[in-house]
Amino acid sequence: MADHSLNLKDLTISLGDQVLFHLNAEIKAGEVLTVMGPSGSGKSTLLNAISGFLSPRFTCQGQIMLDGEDITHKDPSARHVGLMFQEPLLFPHMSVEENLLFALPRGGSKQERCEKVREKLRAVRLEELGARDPLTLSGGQQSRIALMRVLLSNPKALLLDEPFSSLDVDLRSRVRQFVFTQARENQLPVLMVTHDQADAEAANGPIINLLNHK
Ligand SMILES: Nc1ncnc2c1ncn2[C@@H]1O[C@H](COP(=O)(O)OP(=O)(O)OP(=O)(O)O)[C@@H](O)[C@H]1O
Repeated sequence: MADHSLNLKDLTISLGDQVLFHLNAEIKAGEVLTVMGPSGSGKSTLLNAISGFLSPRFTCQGQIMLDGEDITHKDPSARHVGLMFQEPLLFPHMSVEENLLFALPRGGSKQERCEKVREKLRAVRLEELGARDPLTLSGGQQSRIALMRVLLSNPKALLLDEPFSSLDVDLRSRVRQFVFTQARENQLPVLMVTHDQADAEAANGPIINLLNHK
């Protein structure tokens, strides 16, 4: 499995003549960089810049390097960056397995594709959830399936946007460990945006406050 890395080199995002932030960061495979900062400091903007969804109102200078390749100006679909949000965003009219099949890159027979999905679910002992309707899953199960969906798209980096904030404290720490473990096992660099100090501490990596990166 490839050892992925995400590198932000002099990444400067501005709105008009106001610099929102200026960042240098290197995230190695399995590491989690936590990004904090008050409302309006640019956390979502940073995630948009990395995933390719930055509004043209912003200017973006510097480089976003993924596995040594400059992706700063690539189309979102060519970046191979996986995003996980606060809400699991599973399609309610599809089974869990169909949700996961939907995320799998094209290619292979239906049978091969189903087998890939089932193998992924077995690897994390969630195979019994495959036939379920997403709305019948618990919050923690939905979050785990949402992560599996991201991983099945074969990302080279994982971006987490407040991914645990809809979960209660107990569940939150278990799902968090699940996500970090999966990131390590898949050799993915992780950038996590959070307001929660416990999330940041559990990540066990560097913490950036965007307010200090003006
Ligand atoms: N499409 C846009 N057009 C113009 N300004 C925008 C746009 N999106 C965000 N902004 C502005 O850019 C700044 C950073 O916004 P951003 O959403 O990245 O902050 P944030 O740190 O994620 O905030 P929150 O914690 O509230 O989600 C804010 O001043 C916001 O008003």
